[in-house]
Amino acid sequence: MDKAQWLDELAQGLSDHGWMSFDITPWLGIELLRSLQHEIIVLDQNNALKSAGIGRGSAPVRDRSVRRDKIAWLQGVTSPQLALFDFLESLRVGLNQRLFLGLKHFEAHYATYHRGDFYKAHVDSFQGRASRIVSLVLYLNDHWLPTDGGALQVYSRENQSEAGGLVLPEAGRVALFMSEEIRHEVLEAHRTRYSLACWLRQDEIALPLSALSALK
Ligand SMILES: O=C(O)CCC(=O)C(=O)O
Ligand SMILES: [Fe+2]
Repeated sequence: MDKAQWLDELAQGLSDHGWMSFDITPWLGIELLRSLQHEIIVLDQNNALKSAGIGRGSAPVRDRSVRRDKIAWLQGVTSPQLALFDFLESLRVGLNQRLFLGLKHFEAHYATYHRGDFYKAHVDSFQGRASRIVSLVLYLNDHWLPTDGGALQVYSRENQSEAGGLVLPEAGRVALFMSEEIRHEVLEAHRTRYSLACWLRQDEIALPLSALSALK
């Protein structure tokens, strides 16, 4: 299969079911996967990931009953991040060509869920702001077992309370889904769980309100 055919499959999966899961290793390459894995482990060891908020703007709410992951936004400064950004750009263009989503850019963050951490069921777009259109989560863990917890529970597009599938966060596995349509949840992890979450967006990144008032 060449990359165009692969992109056809992704577009088909997104329009038929709203989500899909697959192994991205053949497209990303094992070396890039290992480099990204290495980056997040080092960031975690250096306490460089911070508690994630809910919503965006000047004061994202940090509610530990909803989500407990720690995150670090990718700045695209290291060579693995640049290589990943190249890949995400080709995905953005490929999906636009096939699904006419008007995706303008992407953002990505590393996330660590330590033992006991979870993210309750949610959709990925902020209320009143249709900005995140496609979500892609890349997992970075070796030898993940079902008993390690931490699976991504995906709910069905047609019935948001019906389970649609379970994705184990094994290195190279990806969950790809429509940000607004697919409800999903990270089940409690029983060991440290590394991942990289990306969003393809229609808008430009909005400035926080406080920054806008400074522009007046
Ligand atoms: O890590 C995952 O499997 C999903 C994370 C997630 O839902 C999010 O960051 O919005
Ligand atoms: Fe999410």
